[in-house]
Amino acid sequence: MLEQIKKANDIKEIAPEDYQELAAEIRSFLIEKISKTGGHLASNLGVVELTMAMHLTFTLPEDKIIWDVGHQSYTHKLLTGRTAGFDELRCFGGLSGFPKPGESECDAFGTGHSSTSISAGLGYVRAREIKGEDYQVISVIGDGSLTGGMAYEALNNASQVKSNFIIVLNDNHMSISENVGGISKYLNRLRSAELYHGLKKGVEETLEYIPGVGKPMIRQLKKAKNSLKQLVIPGMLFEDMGITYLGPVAGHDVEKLCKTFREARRIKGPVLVHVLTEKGRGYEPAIAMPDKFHGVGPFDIETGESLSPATKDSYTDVFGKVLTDIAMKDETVVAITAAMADGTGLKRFASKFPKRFFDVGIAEEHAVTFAAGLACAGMKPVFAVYSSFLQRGFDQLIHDVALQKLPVVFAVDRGGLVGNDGDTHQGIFDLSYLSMIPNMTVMSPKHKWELADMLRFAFKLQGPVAIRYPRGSAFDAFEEYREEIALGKSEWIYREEEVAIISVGHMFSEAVLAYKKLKEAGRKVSLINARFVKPLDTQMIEEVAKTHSIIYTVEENVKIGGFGSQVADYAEEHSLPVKVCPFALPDDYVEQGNVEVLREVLGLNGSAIAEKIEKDLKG
Ligand SMILES: Cc1ncc(C[n+]2csc(CCOP(=O)(O)OP(=O)(O)O)c2C)c(N)n1
Ligand SMILES: CC(=O)[C@@H](O)[C@H](O)COP(=O)(O)O
Ligand SMILES: [Mg+2]
Repeated sequence: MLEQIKKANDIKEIAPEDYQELAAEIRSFLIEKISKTGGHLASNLGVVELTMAMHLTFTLPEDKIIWDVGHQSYTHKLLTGRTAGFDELRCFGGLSGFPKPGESECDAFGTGHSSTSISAGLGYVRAREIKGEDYQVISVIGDGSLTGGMAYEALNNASQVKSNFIIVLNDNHMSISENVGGISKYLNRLRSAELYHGLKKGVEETLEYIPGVGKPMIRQLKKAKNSLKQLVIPGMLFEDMGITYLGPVAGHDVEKLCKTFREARRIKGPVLVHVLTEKGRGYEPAIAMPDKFHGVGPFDIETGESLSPATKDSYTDVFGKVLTDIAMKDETVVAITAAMADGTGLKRFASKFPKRFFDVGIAEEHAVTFAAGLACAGMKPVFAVYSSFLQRGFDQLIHDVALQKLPVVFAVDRGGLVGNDGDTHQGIFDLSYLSMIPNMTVMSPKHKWELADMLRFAFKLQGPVAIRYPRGSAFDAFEEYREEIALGKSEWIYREEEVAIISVGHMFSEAVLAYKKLKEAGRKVSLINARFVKPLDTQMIEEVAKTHSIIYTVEENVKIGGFGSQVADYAEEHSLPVKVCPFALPDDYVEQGNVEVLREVLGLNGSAIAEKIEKDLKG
């Protein structure tokens, strides 16, 4: 049946009695394809019927469906003519795992980061009003994404709208891990309709304690049950804001969903449709472990076991283990995650020190300022966060942490290229945006032992500090190079003359490859591990300039504002007799693909670096 759907709106030719079968076909297709390519399985399995119902009710591309995060947009891709692309899902040059307007006119808004859908949808609504156009706008946000601050700013703003704006709340009571916080609790109560029953029970229990009066009053209240019920209409929070609430609706019943959407479409003003879905639906391992199957690599369909080669220690693991060790000896150490406990390696810390662990939801801005408050009150907070998500907390870094010189440790994971998630998730701006902030210290380790040493060092500093490291296996050669960390001091690995290569963090492994190739070609090369991007080791730069004619810097960060640019600026400002050539990323976004492939394409691997240096030297 899926074969009959070749383009947007073809689903409307499917008979209602076949909806269930189509949903089953879509699920089998997704499980089979994702088991080979990897991808966001559990979230996609949960929204099959919801997506079908939206595509049955609305007309694409005229109507605009805006997905929050967009990791759940696979069925939408299938229903808009992109079935063939799934063999290359998330591969270099292949189908994106997120909505991309450049990929299809049915993708109304590009996403990857959370909690943007209501703002973007509202933008469409206001533009439609001004231009006098006539189309439907539907923003689809998950319960996890509804923990993000932007969503509330947008809801607050949306409540003023007089024309139709549909917000679909896809509630599967999961973020990547268990969802957290007050809104999540509120949704739970709506879901189980406990709001009404719970309040009634609470009132009864309280009244019972009033001698002589309580019991008759309960009898009276029971008679007035209906009016009491009206006091606690589900969705009152949204209704009070001026947003019509419809639901909760069973999210795996296509016809019921279509009926609700038809109703929602008729309402003037903003309307929130609360849809209940099951994350991982249709695949037992994903239902049992929705967090593990949120984002997966290739796996065995029968068992659900991963087929990815076993990884060595990742930087994330090392961070988690060393942090736990540090926290054993220091009770003031506390850890914060913005809904990424597993991804940032904080699970171990959380189970050892539950009272010192805080999952704040998808709320990076809040997390940074929350850490600032903790630091003011004498704690030693570490915020473990993905590089691209910390972009959300930029003002908070400057205004709340660094300006006050507060001792907050930022464990910046997924620094550099992350691979298959693509442009939205590459951590390639952090060295620039962190090192431009006064009072910040910015470090990056060359191998797993150095990450441990840097983390211990960071907790001793009296100001804000970021340690930046990448996704995946940690480099575990050069163990003997563990000179004690000193503020703003780099590390000489090989000292010669002619050419100096200074590498930042994990690019050390590529720099070593380049070094070896150049040595084989008979060149005299020095190799230096920068360790600090800020403060810059100006003494080392001066020293290198005396004995080398050219410095090559190597970093997985955009060139603008990066380490190499800073070294070049310093050399120029001080008229040093040395040329500085940065190997860095261009002023552009980097698409999806395997990291090795991307480095090759970008000329940022050992071979490409050696080749370019050799070419320069030959003139
Ligand atoms: C700003 C930002 N922080 C963190 C993430 C990582 N992230 C991706 S999906 C997700 C959970 C979203 O939960 P929900 O919206 O309920 O969707 P579900 O996966 O349950 O379908 C998180 C934390 C992100 N994409 N963007
Ligand atoms: C959609 C999203 O933002 C996350 O699920 C992200 O894909 C996780 O990335 P890692 O696989 O690097 O943890
Ligand atoms: Mg969810």
